Amino acid sequence: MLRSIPRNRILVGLGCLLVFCGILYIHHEPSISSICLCQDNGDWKIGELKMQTGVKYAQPSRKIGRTDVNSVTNWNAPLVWEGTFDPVVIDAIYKRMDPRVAVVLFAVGKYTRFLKGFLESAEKHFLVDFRVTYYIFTDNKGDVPPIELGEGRNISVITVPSAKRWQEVVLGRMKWATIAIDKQIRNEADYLYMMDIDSVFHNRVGAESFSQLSAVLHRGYMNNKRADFPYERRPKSKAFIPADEGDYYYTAAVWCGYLEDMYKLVKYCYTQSEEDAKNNIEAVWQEESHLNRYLLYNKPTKVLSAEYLWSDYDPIPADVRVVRISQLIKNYEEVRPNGGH
Ligand SMILES: CC(=O)N[C@H]1[C@@H](OP(=O)(O)OP(=O)(O)OC[C@H]2O[C@@H](n3ccc(=O)[nH]c3=O)[C@H](O)[C@@H]2O)O[C@H](CO)[C@H](O)[C@@H]1O
Ligand SMILES: [Mn+2]
Repeated sequence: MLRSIPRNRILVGLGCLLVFCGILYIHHEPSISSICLCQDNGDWKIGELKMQTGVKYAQPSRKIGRTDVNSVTNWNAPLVWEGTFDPVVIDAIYKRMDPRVAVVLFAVGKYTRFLKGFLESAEKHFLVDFRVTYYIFTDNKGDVPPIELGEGRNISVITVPSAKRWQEVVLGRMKWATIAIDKQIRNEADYLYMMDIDSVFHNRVGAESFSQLSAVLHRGYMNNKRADFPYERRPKSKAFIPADEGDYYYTAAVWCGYLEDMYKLVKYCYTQSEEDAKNNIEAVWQEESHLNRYLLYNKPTKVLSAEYLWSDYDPIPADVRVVRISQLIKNYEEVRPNGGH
């Protein structure tokens, strides 16, 4: 058949087809870029709380809830405890939003030993079915263990220098995370967690932790008077808080929020600690002190109870019904480059 059509006709036909495809492509391009626009960096917000029809869950009550703990702050933000949310409802709402979650983890020096336990337990309990990338900052790539990850979950390894003092590592987290967000993470994530590596997940940590900026009550000080919080008390430090101020004492071992809000706070801790260094002072609990000052004057939009970071050192009180993450017992002398506390 083809042979009976003159060659020049075929060529003209092919030419027309190419031009037509070209026009289609050009015409199509704006709609491709408009799809990308909705995923623009820093744009992800919790937004509308939509849920599909047919989800079965217990009816929420106007009267029955936790009475043994406070579940709302005095700036009207949720204070999250077991029993203040229904995981079925939370998941039905938030899985539709499908944010790209980044977790910043440091494992420098001997702390690489904690990676396996942390990551394996996170795969069982942390934002199951969500898209999660663990960013592992380490001075020893070779010690990052192979871990079986769920679908949509990744590990990205970032090299950082070794340190002679543990204080250098904990503060350095703010510097290296600032740089990595600028260079890489901002293009890959909508939501960010900063976490200590020396812990293990025991129960669900899910989308109930999502908000613009969420912080966790430090288990060790949740019953203290504000004057006894271990805030930085020396006015010379940028992290200074006077004795008669304060809401809660938050841990720096778990905090999370929208990518850009977290970036602002991580960078704040970094630049404030640099200022301190210029003035020959280091805040009493390093980045945790700067974090606490920031959160006193820029209230978190959600407070997570100490369920979100307990410790194997401490007995569990009755009002902590679920331990979600627990810090491991560790030999500070042995694991840190310059020994103890
Ligand atoms: C529960 C809690 O409130 N934890 C905080 C507390 O101490 P912690 O005693 O929990 O501090 P830590 O020894 O776990 O150090 C914090 C984190 O830094 C990393 N790391 C540290 C040292 C090192 O040599 N290599 C390394 O990778 C690692 O991810 C570790 O989990 O105080 C620290 C600052 O003083 C941080 O504010 C921690 O978040
Ligand atoms: Mn720790």
